[in-house]
Amino acid sequence: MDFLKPESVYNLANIREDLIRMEDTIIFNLIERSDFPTMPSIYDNESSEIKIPNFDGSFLDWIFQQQEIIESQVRRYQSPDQYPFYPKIIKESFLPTIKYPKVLANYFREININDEIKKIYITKMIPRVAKYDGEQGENYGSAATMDISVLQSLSRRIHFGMFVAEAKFQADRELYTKLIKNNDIDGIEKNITNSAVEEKILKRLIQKAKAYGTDPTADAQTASKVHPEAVVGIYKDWVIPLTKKVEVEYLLRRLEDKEF
Ligand SMILES: O=C(O)C(=O)C[C@]1(C(=O)O)C=C[C@@H](O)C=C1
Repeated sequence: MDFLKPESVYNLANIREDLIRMEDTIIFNLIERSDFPTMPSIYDNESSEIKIPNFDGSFLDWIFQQQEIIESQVRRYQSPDQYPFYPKIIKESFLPTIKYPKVLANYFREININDEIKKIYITKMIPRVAKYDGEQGENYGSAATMDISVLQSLSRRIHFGMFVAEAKFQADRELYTKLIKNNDIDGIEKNITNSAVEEKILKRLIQKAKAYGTDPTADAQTASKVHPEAVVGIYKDWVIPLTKKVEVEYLLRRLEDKEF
């Protein structure tokens, strides 16, 4: 998909291809994070282990904010598939603004569920993938850096729901206009759901997590670096439902943009 070519954005097959590629990134990032224990201190705003001068937040917040400040200045958050976790602290870029053609409805920047993604990641996903429950003080920075990669890859995938939603809206304006006018959330959810696609994703993830997590040349069968069931569970319980949540949020407001 090319954001400079809007017609490529409204093609569901193109979008799904990108979603499949993102599976690889997410699995590899989870594999890297699974090399560390849970490390609760990283996420604790009042950690007795990690004291950050003049900062109100966790160690992860601190490092992630520094990264977003840098990345915002090289235009990361100008791209329609990138959403900041700390929108209040990001900066303008010194590079010229990229003039993306309009690819989503005019309120799309107001849809950002990164707080929810971060909370679920810390409280639910990390316990599923971490090596064990505990601390490893010498690796605070390494684990938090990996957290950022996982969170950014999850966020991109989940907010891609807006492109999926726009493609579906354009494919059947009449149906969605009716559902939106009736504020029929269940109806919208039913129509955006494709169970066959979801099943295919979950089956593929098991295979990929097994393949990416093991050494293909090892003589004896070795355990996967990440539990394939954990990856599938993360998708089934959160990644797909949150993508759908973004789709529904986007569609519910879709009639606000009358020109599009
Ligand atoms: O591919 C789609 O049609 C989507 O809406 C995306 C997605 C997903 O998150 O992967 C979500 C809902 C559908 O049931 C199938 C897949």
